Amino acid sequence: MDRSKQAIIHHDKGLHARVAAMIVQKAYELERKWQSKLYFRRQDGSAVPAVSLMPLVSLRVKQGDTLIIEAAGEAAEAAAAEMAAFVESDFVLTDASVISQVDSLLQDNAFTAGQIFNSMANGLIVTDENDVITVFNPAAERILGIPASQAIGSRAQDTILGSRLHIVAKTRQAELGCRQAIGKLTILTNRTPIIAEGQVRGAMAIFEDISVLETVTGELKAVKELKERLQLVLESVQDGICVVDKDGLISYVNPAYVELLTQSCDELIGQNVRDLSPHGARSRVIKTGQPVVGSIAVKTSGVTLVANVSPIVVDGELTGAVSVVKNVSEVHKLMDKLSQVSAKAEYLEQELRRAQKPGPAFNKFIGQSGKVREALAIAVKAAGSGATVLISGESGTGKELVAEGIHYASQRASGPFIRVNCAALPESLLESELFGHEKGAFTGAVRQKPGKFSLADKGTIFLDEIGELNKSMQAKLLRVLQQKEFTRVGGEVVLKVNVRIIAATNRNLVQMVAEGQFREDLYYRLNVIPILLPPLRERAEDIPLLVDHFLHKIITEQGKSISGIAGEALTGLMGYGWPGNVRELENVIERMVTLADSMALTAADLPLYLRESGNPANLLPAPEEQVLLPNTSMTAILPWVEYERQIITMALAKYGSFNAAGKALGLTHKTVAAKAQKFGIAKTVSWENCDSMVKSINDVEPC
Ligand SMILES: Nc1ncnc2c1ncn2[C@@H]1O[C@H](COP(=O)(O)OP(=O)(O)OP(=O)(O)O)[C@@H](O)[C@H]1O
Repeated sequence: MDRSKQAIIHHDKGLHARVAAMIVQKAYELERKWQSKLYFRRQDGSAVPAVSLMPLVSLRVKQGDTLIIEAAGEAAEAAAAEMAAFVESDFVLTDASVISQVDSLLQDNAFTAGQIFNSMANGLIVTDENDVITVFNPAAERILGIPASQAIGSRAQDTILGSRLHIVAKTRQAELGCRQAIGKLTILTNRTPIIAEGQVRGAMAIFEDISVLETVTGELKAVKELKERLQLVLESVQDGICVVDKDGLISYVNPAYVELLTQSCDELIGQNVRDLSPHGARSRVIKTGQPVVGSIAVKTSGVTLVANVSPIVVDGELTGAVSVVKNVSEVHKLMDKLSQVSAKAEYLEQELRRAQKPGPAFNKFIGQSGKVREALAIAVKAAGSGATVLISGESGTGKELVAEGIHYASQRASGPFIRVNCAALPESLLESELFGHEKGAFTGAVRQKPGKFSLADKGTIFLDEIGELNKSMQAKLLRVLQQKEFTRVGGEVVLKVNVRIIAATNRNLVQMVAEGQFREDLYYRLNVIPILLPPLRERAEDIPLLVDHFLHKIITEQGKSISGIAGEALTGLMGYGWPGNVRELENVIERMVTLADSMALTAADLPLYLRESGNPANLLPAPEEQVLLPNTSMTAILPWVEYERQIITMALAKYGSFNAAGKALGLTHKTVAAKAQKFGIAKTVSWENCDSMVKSINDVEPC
C-alpha cells in the first residue's frame, strides 16, 4: 500500500546538512518500525530514498517549501504520517545517542566525497574566496608534480604556474576546455567559480593530461593524410586495383579497374569473388594466403588481363587480398611498336655505318659499293679494338690493303706492320720465319735470327694465306694466340710478345675445319672479327673508280701522257669476270698503259683474253697481244728459266694469286711462290732474309 503526505518545512535553514542527516536518521528508524520504505520528492521532481543523505540535501529544500513524503509497505500510511510530523518539527536534538548517530552519518558522507576526489582520474583543485587551495587531489599532484602537502593552504597563483582560478573567482566566468602546456604535457582544463547563495566562495579547476590523446590525434592525422595520398595514387595509376576482404567481398576498386572491367563501381563493390570466379586468383589467394603472379584472364570483351594478386596480412592475420591488373593488349601493342622502332634503329645504324667514311688509313682502298662500305665499316671498328681479325676473300680483293688500313687506324699505328705470306715458305722455313731461330739450330744458321713475331712486337702481324699452314704450325700459332708466347726454333727460352694478329685467307676455312684440315680452336681464335671482301665481279660499279685510280697512278709512275680511257674499253673491262680481282685489273691497266701508243686507251688496247671473253670489245684487233707470250716462232731458243720466268709472270698477272696461277699451270702454290721469289716478281716478296732461302727454294719440288 502506497501513501503520500505533504509537509511544510519550518526550519529557518531549510533541509541543510545537519537537518537532512536528522531526517535520514529518522527514516532509518521509521522504516524499521513500520516495515516500509520512505521517499522524498519536491512537487515537480522525482523521488529520492529517505535514507540517502546527499540526494536529500540535493533537493535544496528551503524554509516554507513543501516536501512530499511517500511511503510503500504494510504500514505505509503510519510511516508517512510520522515522517511528515517529524519533517514539520523544529529538529531540536536532545538525545545524546541520536546526536552522535547524526554526526557519524555526516562524517560518513563527508568521507565519501573525499574518496571521490581522491579516486578521480582528473586533477581537481579547489580554492576559497582568498585563492587559497583547499582541495588538491592525487591526480593533480601527479599531473602538476606538486605534493598536496605543499599546495593545500598556499595561494594558487603562487604555487601553480599560470593559475587563473583567482580570475575566474573574480569574473565569475567559467573557462571551459582550455588547452595549456605544462612542461612536456598538454593539459585540458575546465575552471568554474564556486557560488553559494549568490556569494563567490572560491573556484575550482578540473583538468586532465591529454598528451597521449594529442599524440594519438597527431598519429590519426598522419594516417588520414597517408590514406588520402594513397587514395590519390590509387585513383591515378594506370593499373587496375581491386581489394577484397577475407571473405572475398570486393571492398575497393580504382577507376582504372572500373574501366578495364567495363562495370560500374557500384556493381563491383560488395560482390563476392568466390561466387564470381571460385577458382580465380583472388579466391585462391584468400584461401591459401599465397600470392599469385601473372594470372591471365580473357574477358568476354576480348581484352586479355594479367593480374598479380597479393595477400593482405595484418599482424600475422590474413585480412584480404589486393589484385593489380594490367591490360596486356596494350603491352602487346607497345611491344609491336618497340620492335618496329628497334628494326628501324638497326636499319638506320647500318646505314650510318655504311655512310661513315673509313678514315685516311683506308684511303688506299678504292670502292664505293655497298659491300665494300660494309666491310670497311667493320674494319674501322676492328681498328678501334685490339681483337684478332680474319679477312676472307678471293685472291686480289685487297685483303692486305685492308689489314694495313686496320693497323694504321689502330693504336698500334706507330708500331710495326709485319706481313708474312704463309704460303710462300716451306714449313721448315716458315717456323723460323715466324718465331726466329737460335744460332746453329739447323744447317747454315750461323747466327741467331729474330722471327716476325718478335719484329711485330707492339705492332701488327699480318698472316696472309693462313689456310696454307700445316697442322704443326697451326698448333704453334694457337699457342701464340692463347698465351702470347713462343719459343725460337732450336731454343728453349719462352718469349712473350705483344702483337695484334690479322689473318687473311682465300680458302673456305669452315669447310677446311669440317674436313679436319684446319684446327677448329684456331679458327675460332682467329675469327673474332670476320671481314669478308667481295670479289670484283660482285661490285662492277667500283671498276670505273679503280680504273681511274690505277690509270692515274701508273701514268704518273711511267711519266706517260695518256689522257684517259675510251668508253668501249671501260665497258669491256666492266663486262669481264675478273677471276684475279683488283690485282688482275691493276695489272691489265698497267699493261695497257705500257703498250699504248695513242693518247687514250681504247678497246683495242684491251688484252686478247679480255676481248675474247664475250664482251663488246672482242671484235677489235690486238696485234700486241702476243708480245709477252713466249715467242715460239723465233729460231733462237731461250734458256729454260727465261720461259719459266715469262710463264710465271703471265700467270701471276692473269690470276693474281699463287693459288690461282698454280692451278692454271698445274703446279702447287708453293712452287709458284718460290719461282716468283726467284725471279723477283712483285707481290710475292714476303720476307727479307733471302740468305737462307736460296737453298731452300732450290729444294722445293721441281716444276
Ligand atoms: N679496293 C682496292 N683499291 C685499290 N687497290 C686495290 C684494291 N684491292 C686490291 N687492290 C690492289 O690489288 C693488289 C692486290 O691486293 P692485296 O694484295 O691486298 O690482295 P689480297 O686479297 O691480299 O690478295 P692475295 O690473297 O693474293 O694475297 C694490290 O696491289 C692492291 O693495292
